[in-house]
Amino acid sequence: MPGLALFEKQGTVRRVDGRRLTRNDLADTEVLLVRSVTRVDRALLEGTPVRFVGSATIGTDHVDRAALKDMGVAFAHAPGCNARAVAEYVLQALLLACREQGRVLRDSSVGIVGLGNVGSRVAQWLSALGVTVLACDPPLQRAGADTVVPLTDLDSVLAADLITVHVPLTRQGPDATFHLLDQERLARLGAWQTLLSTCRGAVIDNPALRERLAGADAPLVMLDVWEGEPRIDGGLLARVRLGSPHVAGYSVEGKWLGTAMLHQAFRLWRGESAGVPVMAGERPILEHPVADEGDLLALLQRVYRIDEDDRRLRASVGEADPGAAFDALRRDYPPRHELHYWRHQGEVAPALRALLSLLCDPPGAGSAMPAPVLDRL
Ligand SMILES: NC(=O)c1ccc[n+]([C@@H]2O[C@H](COP(=O)([O-])OP(=O)(O)OC[C@H]3O[C@@H](n4cnc5c(N)ncnc54)[C@H](O)[C@@H]3O)[C@@H](O)[C@H]2O)c1
Ligand SMILES: O=C(O)[C@H](O)[C@H](O)COP(=O)(O)O
Repeated sequence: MPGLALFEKQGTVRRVDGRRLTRNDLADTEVLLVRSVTRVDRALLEGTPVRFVGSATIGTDHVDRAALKDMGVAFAHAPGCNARAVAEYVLQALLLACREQGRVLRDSSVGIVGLGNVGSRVAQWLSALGVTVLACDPPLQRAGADTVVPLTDLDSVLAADLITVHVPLTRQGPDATFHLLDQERLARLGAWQTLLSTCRGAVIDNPALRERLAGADAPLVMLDVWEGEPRIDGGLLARVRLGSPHVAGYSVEGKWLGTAMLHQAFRLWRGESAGVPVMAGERPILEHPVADEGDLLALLQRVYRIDEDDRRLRASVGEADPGAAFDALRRDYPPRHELHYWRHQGEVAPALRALLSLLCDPPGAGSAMPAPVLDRL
């Protein structure tokens, strides 16, 4: 977990395998920091001295927040920490899909399911490019929230040329997203469409998707997240156009910010005032003129290539233990920077300038740093 040095000033930090963590490992632990692979619930914490749990992630479906509250354990996570990394992944994937389907992104429609931190950033970037964006988000719609693009219904969004999904995984209530894209909705997608998911595997019914991809007029599918991670369905991987091992948000900056936001929440929980420290450093120059969408894709691929993650994931399914290999790809992930890490230089076509400045200007320039969420008791 990059950024852990921040916590080393507060006490002794012990690292354990997040998939194998048990109650016994927590016998003398007051603060537990996790990532998405660790299930945190009553069974894990009961009888332990843990009083603060932090997850350096956007998603919280691995944490039973109600149980923690009931037990008097504070919980914090890091909304938005890696949203930029995911949005860069999505933009690259959409441009790759357009190239493959012989279309121009600017002249296409993109449907966004879930307009939170990631979805709204994707919507803002695509709008700056002149793309027609259709988005749905019933909780925001009911709340009458101000959104970057107008909201519509799920069926309209699923009729777009390209669809990208950014909802949390939830299993209860009117907005439950478990198998939101089920057999019936997948059946309505056509060969001219692209479906991309970077949120949580179980938002798409994976067995139904595998069947759909074997049928006629199958859409082009790109998946970063899978049901049953780390033991994913190799048959489904074989049928998707691009597959990666749940790394869309794995930027150096996103991981660091996640831990820094937890540190801020931890200090607030202790009654200390705290801000999120800014990751400082020289910004190396990245010379890359951008005349058209082909150049934009090439720019995104200069800093990160999804197809290399895809190649590594496909190679891993042949290993003796593909689940362990999936986890190893994530654990040993090569450092990948977000675009704003560099100082972009080079001529940019007028139609692409608004997008390039959103992509390449450092965060914080004119916008607030994200703040952690702390469940107060
Ligand atoms: N692949 C990765 O590396 C990676 C990285 C970051 C986040 N994620 C996942 O992506 C999800 C979205 O991230 P985010 O930062 O945008 O989260 P967010 O909480 O900021 O936004 C989620 C949005 O989805 C909306 N929503 C909830 N139920 C919905 C429904 N049924 N239909 C449509 N919209 C609905 C919410 O109202 C909210 O606006 C996270 O919950 C996390 O699981 C994955
Ligand atoms: O929700 C999130 O923030 C992401 O899914 C996160 O990047 C997942 O990475 P992990 O916590 O499994 O390392």
